[in-house]
Amino acid sequence: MKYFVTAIGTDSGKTLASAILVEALDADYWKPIQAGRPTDSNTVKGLVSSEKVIHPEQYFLKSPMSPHAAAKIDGVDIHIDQLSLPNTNQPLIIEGAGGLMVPINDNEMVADMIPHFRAEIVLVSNIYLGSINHSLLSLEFIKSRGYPLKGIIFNGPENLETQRIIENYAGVKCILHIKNEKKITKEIVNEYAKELKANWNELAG
Ligand SMILES: Nc1ncnc2c1ncn2[C@@H]1O[C@H](COP(=O)(O)OP(=O)(O)OP(=O)(O)O)[C@@H](O)[C@H]1O
Ligand SMILES: C[C@H](N)[C@H](N)CCCCCC(=O)O
Ligand SMILES: [Mg+2]
Repeated sequence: MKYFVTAIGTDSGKTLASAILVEALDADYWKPIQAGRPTDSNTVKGLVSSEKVIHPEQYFLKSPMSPHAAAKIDGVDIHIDQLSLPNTNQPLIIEGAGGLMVPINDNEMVADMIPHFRAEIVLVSNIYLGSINHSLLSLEFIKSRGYPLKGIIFNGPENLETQRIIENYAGVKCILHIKNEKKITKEIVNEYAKELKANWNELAG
């Protein structure tokens, strides 16, 4: 199975959520397009057990910007039909860049990778005042495109009413809630991975 980790915006916790998913599902990790350093692949590598496979990025862009702008600066043309999945027999966690409508070029956006990879979405919704709107817009977009949504991961201070209204609208359950942690470590990732694994198995019935 392939899971595409996207979020309601950038800096939402996709890389952290991806590391947790890699541990929970015994999956490989792949970031097809990386813009700027530190790379998410290196961050994930530092957070998961050593045997986990991190596939190299297909595109590394130097500037920490929207991929379409970073690609323009580097003189690189990125097209979704040229993105090719790494070879693996394990489940694969694919991390996007920013949110769903982040452009890759003048005609294609991050969301277009989802049907190209035939992946199911895991949406990271970080909690802040304004996140209901950003989450519901993302979910409305996912619904309008008919993309499969596996579940939502909430990230940040618990807000039960915010979570309830988003889950209610999405028609899918929260598969994990990540609290604000003082420091992100392997141990923390491992703890959340156990919790996610239990929820995931429950979801599968
Ligand atoms: N629950 C949390 N507790 C503490 N720090 C967090 C938490 N979630 C995310 N962070 C920190 O916030 C920053 C942004 O998170 P992260 O890199 O996972 O975002 P992202 O959605 O992957 O961003 P990008 O769009 O650049 O890929 C990182 O420094 C990360 O360690
Ligand atoms: C560089 C950054 N960390 C992300 N990888 C890319 C975020 C693009 C956001 C574009 C936008 O929504 O304005
Ligand atoms: Mg990231």
